[in-house]
Amino acid sequence: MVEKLYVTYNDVHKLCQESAIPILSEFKPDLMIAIGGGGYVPARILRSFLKQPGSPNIPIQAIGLSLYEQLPNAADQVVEQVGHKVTRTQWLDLTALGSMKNLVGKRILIVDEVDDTRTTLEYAVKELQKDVEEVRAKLGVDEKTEFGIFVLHNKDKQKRGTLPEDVTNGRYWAARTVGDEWICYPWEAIDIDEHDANAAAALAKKSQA
Ligand SMILES: O=P(O)(O)OC[C@H]1O[C@H](OP(=O)(O)OP(=O)(O)O)[C@H](O)[C@@H]1O
Ligand SMILES: Nc1nc2[nH]cnc2c(=O)[nH]1
Repeated sequence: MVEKLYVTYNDVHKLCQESAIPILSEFKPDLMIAIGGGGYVPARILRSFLKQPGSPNIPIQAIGLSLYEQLPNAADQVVEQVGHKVTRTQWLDLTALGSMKNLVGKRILIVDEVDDTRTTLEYAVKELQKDVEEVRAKLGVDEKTEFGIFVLHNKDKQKRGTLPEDVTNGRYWAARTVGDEWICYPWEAIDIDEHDANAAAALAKKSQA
């Protein structure tokens, strides 16, 4: 059976808080692009910790990508299974002038909650790089855009997707590296009290071990 790791809202908050320190000192993003749905909450929390006195909040743009499908299993329970194709459910509006300019010559932090097989992040980086090239050609500007990645959890496993080396070597922040377990995030919980109780029970078990 796949082990489950229960993560509470407070855990998410604290993971963002501690990750903001290296992200600020090593990258200082101009813009975040949150991959929905799981990247939205971490991006919003992180924004508070990236805010510098006297500077405006870092803007958050959203893209919607979906790889995991909810499928009924033999026992008729709904389980999440990895799909084979990344589906775009939402993308940047490149016709908006402000959003176009935001992409060129900027440091862009892509935010998601989990790097599992890396398929989603590979897709996001490749497609965003294409967009940047398109916008750069259109605007006739030559400034370089740098992408960084922040995830709450990176699973230490064989990845299906790959990321550019300049991202993995220096612009990739995972608050926690975990095994190949299924992570249960609080925003997916139907019963948040039960979810928190599961998280507390796992913590108690760990401290007794
Ligand atoms: O590394 P990967 O194997 O690509 O998996 C990671 C992706 O899976 C989840 O998305 P999901 O498709 O479940 O959509 P959701 O965020 O809307 O739940 C998660 O939010 C990541 O985007
Ligand atoms: N909730 C959740 N979504 C995922 N998508 C890919 N891996 C995971 C995981 O471990 N937990």
